[in-house]
Amino acid sequence: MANSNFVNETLDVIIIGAGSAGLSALREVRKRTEQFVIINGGPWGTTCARVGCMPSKLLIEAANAFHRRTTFETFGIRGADQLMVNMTSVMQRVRELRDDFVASTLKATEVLGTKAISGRARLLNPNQVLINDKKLTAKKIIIATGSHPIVPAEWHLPENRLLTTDTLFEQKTLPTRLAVIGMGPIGMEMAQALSRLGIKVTAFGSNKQIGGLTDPHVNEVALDLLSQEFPLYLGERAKVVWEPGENCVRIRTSEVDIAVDGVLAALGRRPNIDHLGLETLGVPLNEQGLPPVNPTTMQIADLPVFLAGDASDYKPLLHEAADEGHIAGLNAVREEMICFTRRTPLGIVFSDPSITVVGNPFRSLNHNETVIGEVRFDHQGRARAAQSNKGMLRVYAKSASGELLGAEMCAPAGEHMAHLLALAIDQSLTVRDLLGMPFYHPVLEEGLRTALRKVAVQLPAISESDLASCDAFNVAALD
Ligand SMILES: Cc1cc2nc3c(=O)[nH]c(=O)nc-3n(C[C@H](O)[C@H](O)[C@H](O)COP(=O)(O)OP(=O)(O)OC[C@H]3O[C@@H](n4cnc5c(N)ncnc54)[C@H](O)[C@@H]3O)c2cc1C
Ligand SMILES: NC(=O)c1ccc[n+]([C@@H]2O[C@H](COP(=O)([O-])OP(=O)(O)OC[C@H]3O[C@@H](n4cnc5c(N)ncnc54)[C@H](O)[C@@H]3O)[C@@H](O)[C@H]2O)c1
Repeated sequence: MANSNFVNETLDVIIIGAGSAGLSALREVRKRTEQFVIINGGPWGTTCARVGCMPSKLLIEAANAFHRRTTFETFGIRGADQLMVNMTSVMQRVRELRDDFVASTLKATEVLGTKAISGRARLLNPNQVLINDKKLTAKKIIIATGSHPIVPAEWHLPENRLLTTDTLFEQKTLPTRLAVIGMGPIGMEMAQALSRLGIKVTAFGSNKQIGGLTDPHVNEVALDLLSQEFPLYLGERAKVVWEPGENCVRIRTSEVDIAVDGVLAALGRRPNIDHLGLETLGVPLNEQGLPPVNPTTMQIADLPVFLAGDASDYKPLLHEAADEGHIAGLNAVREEMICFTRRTPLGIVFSDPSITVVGNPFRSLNHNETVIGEVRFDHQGRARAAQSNKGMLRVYAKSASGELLGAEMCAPAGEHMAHLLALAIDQSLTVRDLLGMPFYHPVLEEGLRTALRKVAVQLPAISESDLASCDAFNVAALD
């Protein structure tokens, strides 16, 4: 990308970071002014497309396609034991499609000419940025610098033994024995996918709750299902030590001491704010080094500066980063700030069964005012037909009105049911509103209906002439 011609003018907007948040801000800024630049410090093409959402889902799809063979015998299909993975080809496909996704994101900045600047920006004050030894001045600045994987300094592993999602998808082949450390969304997704592709995965997590779940009942089911696929050691920080004599990495906890060939660090991500000059803004920074941000405007305190995407650490998810870029981009080119209502929270981990948290998580509920309905998928008709009959879903509603509050699940097709519930929560629908709507047969959503019915029986009775009061058959084939 080009170097800037804009040294002596005052720009309307400087955007720092060309990830999903930065590109979303760019879209709004470009509609309203030509006086802008967008600066990007690392590779162009966004974290999501290059090393995040997209390549991780590509790897998961390959893993799940291969894993499906474990049900073939039950379906009456023979010969599954002859199938094998060619890891080099798997990784090649991941990169080929990934490159295609990256190319599509590059189109947004390729057309900008000198308005797209490569280099690491540093703030000098709320209106000035230092980039490639030049000072640029702007009425507004949007910071959208993303985040990076955390790797503990004390690990001291040789480069070829330590993977993060920044390097995983570049590998031509993968280690035979791999420790995945950290069981948040990234650790869970990658541990299961790599294990399903035949790598001997051992997983570790300091937290006993996995994948962002807060409901202990759903967490227990998720743990039970995952630990049938690979060993999981939770509840303490693992010690990671390079043993050159043994040519391996040793992972030690109070429970276990194992040798592996490599480690995937999935310990969380830190906002890219080091050396960014946030201290020059003159506002207090929290212990993480982050300034106060209004999530409805993305403005930092009352400054002409905005913080969006993973860098804000508000909700480090793609759709939230895109929203935050949109909000910051619009507000940066307006006199009057618009306050946006943020979306119903929705988090999906693409494990199998998928883990989702929608609306208010279990942890945030006032249990005196909440009723809960749950379903297990072990006997659910459609799930049994597909050999995907495992998992649990729990829905939460207000006991006074039946209004849906949230749900957590580890369930087949959880990603779709979570969207359905997010739409319902967004519209302030009650459990009875939902039960009055159509549920086709036989679908996995009938499992969700069972959980809703279990909430409904705890609510005050309604008229028998309302279809929402229609009861279950209590027969696997029909519910
Ligand atoms: C493995 C993985 C899987 C994921 N899966 C999902 C998923 O399935 N669903 C989902 O919703 N989310 C997922 N996420 C999260 C999602 O990818 C992020 O929330 C999103 O990409 C963040 O976008 P961003 O614009 O904030 O940051 P980025 O896309 O990282 O953009 C920030 C840009 O700023 C640049 N930059 C940094 N510092 C400077 C500087 N000083 N000067 C100039 N430029 C700078 C960086 O080089 C980068 O290009 C996943 C993340 C990972 C890592
Ligand atoms: N499907 C998705 O939507 C998706 C997928 C991947 C990532 N993401 C986003 O990316 C963000 C980062 O994901 P993540 O999973 O890396 O982070 P995370 O912070 O969600 O989870 C990290 C986990 O590592 C554990 N941990 C930390 N230090 C440890 C140590 N020394 N030893 C063992 N365990 C340790 C933590 O207890 C935590 O459970 C998520 O918050 C999510 O928003 C989303």
